[in-house]
Amino acid sequence: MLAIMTGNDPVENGTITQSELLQQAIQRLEAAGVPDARRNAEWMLCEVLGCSRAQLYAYPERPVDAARRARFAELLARRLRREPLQYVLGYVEFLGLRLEVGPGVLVPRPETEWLTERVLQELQSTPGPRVLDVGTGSGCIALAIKHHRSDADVWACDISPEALSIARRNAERLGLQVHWVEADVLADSFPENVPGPFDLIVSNPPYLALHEADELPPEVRDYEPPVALYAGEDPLRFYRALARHGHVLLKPGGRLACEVHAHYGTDVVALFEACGYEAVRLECDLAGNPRLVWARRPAPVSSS
Ligand SMILES: C[S@@+](CC[C@H](N)C(=O)[O-])C[C@H]1O[C@@H](n2cnc3c(N)ncnc32)[C@H](O)[C@@H]1O
Repeated sequence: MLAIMTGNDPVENGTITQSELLQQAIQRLEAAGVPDARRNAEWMLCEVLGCSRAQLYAYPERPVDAARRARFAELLARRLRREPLQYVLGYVEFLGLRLEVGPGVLVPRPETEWLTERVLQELQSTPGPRVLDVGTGSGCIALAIKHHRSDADVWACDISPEALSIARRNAERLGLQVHWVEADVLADSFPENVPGPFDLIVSNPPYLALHEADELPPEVRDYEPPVALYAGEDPLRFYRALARHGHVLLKPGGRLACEVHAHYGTDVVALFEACGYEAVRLECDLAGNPRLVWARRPAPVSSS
């Protein structure tokens, strides 16, 4: 900010161009150790100028007016404090949907986009599927399913009222109908206003151990809600709860699809098998990391 606000700076004199502003921002982000400085600077400048990345580079000499410079300086200052880029912009792209995100909600990750695509593929053969998303956060999974499968009856729950308000706003803006419920998945029973049976329960639950906090980047550790990140001392806690509720809420033959920490994939598989689920398998994401565990609630054995 100092360079931008002092004496002979071209920014203050109103002569700065798009290209100069971009270069200054990249240098400051790099100096502050922000990863992927160029991409971050481009996103923020495009947001402020209301232009595409191509336009940013197509008109490098275009001057930037004082109001836009001030707005850009605000965004840059937040990013320099290591606030997540998506909070600074106020949105994230998720499977073709633009979703509001901000403090109080996890920033949806690319691996969750992949998980949602896999769920959509698996639902292709189920007409009018009934789906429950547990720990919905911004509503990303539930909304993407509803967007791509308008015939689906989608329910989503979260313990966090802040997350649910953001999810509801996303649904309203996108014109997508999802049933939102405040619920604690760790409670003994699920709220009665979540009517089963479901064809599929999907969840990206909190799965970090508390001791992992020190290894997290500041964007995650200092800004994203702890309730969305940490499972507590038992990293399998949420999977135990999902296995228990699945027996009540899933149709016989209905499936669980859970995102997992790459370190605990095989433990989650063993847990679901021990809880009586069938066809339990671990899938790797596009980067080759174990990420998704599938499990099927057994159909009752016929007595004839
Ligand atoms: C890892 S985040 C996933 C958010 C979103 N589904 C996504 O993939 O971006 C986990 C979510 O679970 C919610 N959560 C945490 N504890 C919960 C509980 N006991 N019951 C229900 N939801 C819970 C958090 O508020 C958070 O939104």
